[in-house]
Amino acid sequence: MITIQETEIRERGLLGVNRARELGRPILMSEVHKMDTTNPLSFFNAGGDRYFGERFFWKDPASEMVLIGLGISKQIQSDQAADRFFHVEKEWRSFLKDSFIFNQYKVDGVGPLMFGGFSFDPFKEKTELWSKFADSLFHIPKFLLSIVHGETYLTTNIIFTSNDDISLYSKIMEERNQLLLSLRNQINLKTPLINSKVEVFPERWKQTVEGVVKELTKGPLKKVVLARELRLVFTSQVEAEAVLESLYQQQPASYIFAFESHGDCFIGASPERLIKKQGPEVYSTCLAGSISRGKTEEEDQILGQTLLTDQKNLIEHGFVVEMIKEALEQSCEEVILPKKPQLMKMRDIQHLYTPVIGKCGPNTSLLLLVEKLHPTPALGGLPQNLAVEKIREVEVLDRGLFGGPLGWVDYQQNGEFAVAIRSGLIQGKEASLFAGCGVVSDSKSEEEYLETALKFRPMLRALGGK
Ligand SMILES: C=C(O[C@H]1C=CC=C(C(=O)O)[C@@H]1O)C(=O)O
Ligand SMILES: [Mg+2]
Repeated sequence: MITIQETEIRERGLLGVNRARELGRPILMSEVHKMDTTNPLSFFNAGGDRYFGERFFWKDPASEMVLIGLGISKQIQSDQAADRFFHVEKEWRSFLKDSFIFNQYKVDGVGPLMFGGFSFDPFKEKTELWSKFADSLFHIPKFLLSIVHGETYLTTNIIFTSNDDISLYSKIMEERNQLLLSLRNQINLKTPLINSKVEVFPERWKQTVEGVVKELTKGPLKKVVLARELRLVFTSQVEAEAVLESLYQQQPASYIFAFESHGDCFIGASPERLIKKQGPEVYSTCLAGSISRGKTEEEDQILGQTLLTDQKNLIEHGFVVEMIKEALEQSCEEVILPKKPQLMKMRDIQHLYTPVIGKCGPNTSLLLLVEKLHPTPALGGLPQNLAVEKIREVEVLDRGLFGGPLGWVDYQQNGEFAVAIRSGLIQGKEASLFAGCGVVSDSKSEEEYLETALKFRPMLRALGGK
């Protein structure tokens, strides 16, 4: 429970109401309180009744930043394809204008923050699959729990309109107290049994890979990432809580995310950072080139060494390094990266990995960097435009948010985006899982098919499948 003096309740209510009336538009009031340690999953679960469909969850691989949002105090959304990054940024900044922010803590990820993402390709024809998510969709939560370097903060966001009176403030305080009283560790979280599991047109997908390989040998295309879908039907409704809990336990070294919209939930455990911005420093990741994990330590090492020296995978990886380096050099004074890739070992798969650090000017916009990078050749291809056009033309899958940038931006304009892979879309009793792979001129369709099968595994396991 957070206790607030009666006079303060009146004062803050008055402040919000007066400014909203004065300016004739909605005004944000945001306040941050330090909290005792709280289990992040229990916070997400506590929102299950009242905020179902309006929750998000985020954890970075180092667990330095865990964010859980409940309720929607404001939504930024658009299906406008052109300039979408710019428009979201503009709306975010204008929403923050003239707001009251009571935050004495100088840490990223607390206070007003928007969470959400961008679809992979807003120009791709839409299907029913992603009808619950706009091409650009961000939520500013009502309540945000931030666990930053082990310290826990609760942000409460209130929107005052000119029609509100000062009782709005006390109503939200009451709602917050009820929420805090309802925190509990849910027990017996279980996913229902899988009734059917269908790969969507696997033979056709392999043929598409073969067709693209032929084109790659002729140029100018050098790489195209092709993705496919696995559709699952369960015996009863799949609860996001249960899947999240499994991903949290099973994939500690990944970004764990869940994003609800109108009853559907986009969820996953991605190893891939697109970009993180912390003041003038930016961090990105080149991740491409894959091989399975070994059954024994020895076999695992041999597989890792094979990957580090495999020409096809090195080329596939090199395209990503080339593009990310170039994109960041356009906005940063300095870009630092190692000459050779390292290995990133996840539970089911190992990748070639090159970390990138950049130093930018103080006013560099995070969303502008996202725009410059997305899609990197780890999800699109090279050259970027031609590859995305090719995907639009030949891929059966409606990727929606899969492979897009997903993450958060705080009111100081710091934040982080992951590439939303190793993910799935939960829709009641059904779920779609997505996986892609980088196709280069040396690719073999059967091998790429098996690589995508490996990439389904994290989500499949979390959903109780094999
Ligand atoms: C497109 C995916 O992975 C990308 C990231 C790492 C390795 C990749 C690869 O080796 O093909 C992909 O570029 C996916 O997981 O769906
Ligand atoms: Mg690959």
